[in-house]
Amino acid sequence: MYNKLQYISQGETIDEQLRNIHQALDAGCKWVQMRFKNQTIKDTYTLAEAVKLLCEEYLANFIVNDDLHLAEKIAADGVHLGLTDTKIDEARALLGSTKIIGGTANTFEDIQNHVKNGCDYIGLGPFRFTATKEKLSPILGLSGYFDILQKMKKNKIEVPVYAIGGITLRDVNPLIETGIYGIAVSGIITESLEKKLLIEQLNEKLYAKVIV
Ligand SMILES: Cc1ncc(COP(=O)(O)OP(=O)(O)O)c(N)n1
Ligand SMILES: Cc1nc(C(=O)O)sc1CCOP(=O)(O)O
Ligand SMILES: [Mg+2]
Repeated sequence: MYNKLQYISQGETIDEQLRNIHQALDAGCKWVQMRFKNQTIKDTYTLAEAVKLLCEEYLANFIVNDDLHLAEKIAADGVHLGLTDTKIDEARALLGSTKIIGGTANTFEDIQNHVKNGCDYIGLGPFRFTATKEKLSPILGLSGYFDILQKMKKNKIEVPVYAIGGITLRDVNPLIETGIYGIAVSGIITESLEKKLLIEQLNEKLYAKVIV
């Protein structure tokens, strides 16, 4: 069972990224997606090497954003691919069946396509406006999630769906009610001055209905 809380890293420099990721791991995060946009290949690789070691130390999943070949080269746990990134089936052909491949979706059709191509989880968003990502797809809101998750249920499509985009603690319960599996967040964890308490609160809501 995948962890229901994904932290998507932030930071303009290697040091800032590592600080944010280390703090999130230390606070209890068990899934890190390294998202280091518009950087040199060298700096991205340097950061990835360090993040991999950190995630191994904290027994956390390490997913690389966008860069399939970096994910393979660094032997990350997987990759997250957007609608304009490498295709899911191409990534699966390169990484094989043991690696985690996530895909971004904004519509039910996006999800159908990703599942057909062998995606392991879906990042469905944006929930609301967020400045963390520059080119947002149309905002979904709660009704958007409800409609899409209903279509998935009707069509018996079962793949973990993570909500993403401007999510705060108070959004978790209403989002869970739509049928999503988990959430992917960036800003609220990066900016929090009480990361451990926040992650505990997020996980309490995310796992409230999980029967052990
Ligand atoms: C879990 C998750 N969902 C969606 C995204 C967005 O990915 P993408 O559309 O490729 O946009 P960028 O993150 O590359 O700006 C994600 N990264 N993770
Ligand atoms: C990386 C990303 N992708 C999105 C999408 O809608 O595909 S929204 C987003 C930003 C998530 O960060 P925050 O929790 O700070 O809003
Ligand atoms: Mg991308």
